[in-house]
Amino acid sequence: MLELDKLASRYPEQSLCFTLQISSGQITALIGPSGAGKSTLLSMVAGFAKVESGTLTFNGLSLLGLPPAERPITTLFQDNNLFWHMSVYQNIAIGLSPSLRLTSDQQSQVQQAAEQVGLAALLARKPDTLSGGQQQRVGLARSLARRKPVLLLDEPFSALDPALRFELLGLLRQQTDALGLAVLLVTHHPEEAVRVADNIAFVHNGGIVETGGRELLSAPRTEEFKAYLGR
Ligand SMILES: Nc1ncnc2c1ncn2[C@@H]1O[C@H](COP(=O)(O)OP(=O)(O)OP(=O)(O)O)[C@@H](O)[C@H]1O
Repeated sequence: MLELDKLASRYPEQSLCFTLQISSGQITALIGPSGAGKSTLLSMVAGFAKVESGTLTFNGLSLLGLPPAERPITTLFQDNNLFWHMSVYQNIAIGLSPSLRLTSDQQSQVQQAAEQVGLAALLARKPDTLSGGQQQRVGLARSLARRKPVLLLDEPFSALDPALRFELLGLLRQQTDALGLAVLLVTHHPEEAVRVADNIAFVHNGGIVETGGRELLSAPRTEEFKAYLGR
């Protein structure tokens, strides 16, 4: 389980403080207005944003002393950082080894991740010969190949049309179940959360104002969440 307990950060004009738990095998959707603090929450967990106070643990062990590369975490952003001069295979492999020198175990991890997202036949291609949806799959395959137990997703599929988005979200759900991942998914689309999330956390003004199951989206309790959903 990933646990944030009063995990706090501060910018000159905004303080942020989050308490949240995500069990392995579960997806929590972070929903909230622009500037609410969703990306900062992910950055604190990943180790990119400064933490002022609070605790952050995974399975009871503190992550705060660890640099980003040593945390049991993979982060996938909307801009999934594909390298255009490299093949799909290399783009996945670089998630495991920046030098691209892979052990045979790592080579099978790349192959398996490519199969999981339906890219096995495209490994020799360059990303610019792929569709937008296929490119996002490469990013997802790179994330999965790393086999880290915590996955942080910052609107990774929002540039895609609805059918592709839902297809990739289905894939995410499947892999979360199969690998027992603890997933935090930032999304601006409540319908995405309804499809795949086990839990919803509504982020507002640097904190989590409301959490609950998917039913929260049809029955928000706070005025802030109602306003965000346009009720
Ligand atoms: N590097 C920074 N320096 C100063 N203030 C920052 C910095 N990064 C973010 N902020 C402020 O912190 C608050 C939270 O920003 P954050 O990017 O986490 O929000 P968000 O919910 O992810 O927004 P969006 O949905 O637009 O991506 C905002 O008020 C933002 O202006």
